[in-house]
Amino acid sequence: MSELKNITETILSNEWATLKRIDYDYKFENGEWRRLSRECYNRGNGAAILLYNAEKGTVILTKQFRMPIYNVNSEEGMSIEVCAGAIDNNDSALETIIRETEEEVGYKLNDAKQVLTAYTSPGALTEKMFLFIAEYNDHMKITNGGGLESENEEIDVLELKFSETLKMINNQEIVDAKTIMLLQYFQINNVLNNK
Ligand SMILES: Nc1nc2c(ncn2[C@@H]2O[C@H](COP(=O)(O)OP(=O)(O)O[C@H]3O[C@H](CO)[C@@H](O)[C@H](O)[C@@H]3O)[C@@H](O)[C@H]2O)c(=O)[nH]1
Ligand SMILES: [Mg+2]
Repeated sequence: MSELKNITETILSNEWATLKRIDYDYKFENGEWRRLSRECYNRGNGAAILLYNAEKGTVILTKQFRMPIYNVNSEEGMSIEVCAGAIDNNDSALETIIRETEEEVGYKLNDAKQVLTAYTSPGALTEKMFLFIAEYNDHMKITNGGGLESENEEIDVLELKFSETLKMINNQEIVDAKTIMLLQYFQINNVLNNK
């Protein structure tokens, strides 16, 4: 671990989430100390899930408008992603993903398996993401999903062939990192073929 001292934190924005500037003295390997500054955006941690049906060879994804993407590339504003949500203070990652699965895609889960953990953008975000997988079937579908109207969510639910989603990564229709990670986890571990 590098040596650090004189760490100060300045809150630059504290609305929906917190953006801080952190100034600190950092000791380089050659022994030189330099004062550095980094901005860190904290909106908590997140959980995401890839739902799959081994018999049908399908997975459930979502499609929704994402302002941060639209802001830099208006043609990519609609984002195809695994079901995901922010983890509230007192909830576990598993509780979060079971709740989000019902809210966003309408399936009732009892359990899910955590397979990966990833910092999503360590240079800028504090966010750690817990990535899950679970099987779904038509009997578990209890609502249409779509997200919470009270949170102004408008989420399309997509049921796609797994093989189709791999093509969508290659042609850049799917460009969300957590979604690519989970789909490639399935590919590497042969999750759908081994069932
Ligand atoms: N007013 C306001 N509302 C916001 C803001 N940011 C998010 N929200 C609201 O909070 C909801 C959050 O929905 P979740 O389903 O909990 O989170 P998410 O947006 O899907 O994010 C998930 O994926 C992200 C990465 O792609 C993760 O960053 C995040 O942790 C989570 O896993 C959004 O639908 C929106 O209504 C904001 O800046 N202002
Ligand atoms: Mg969400």
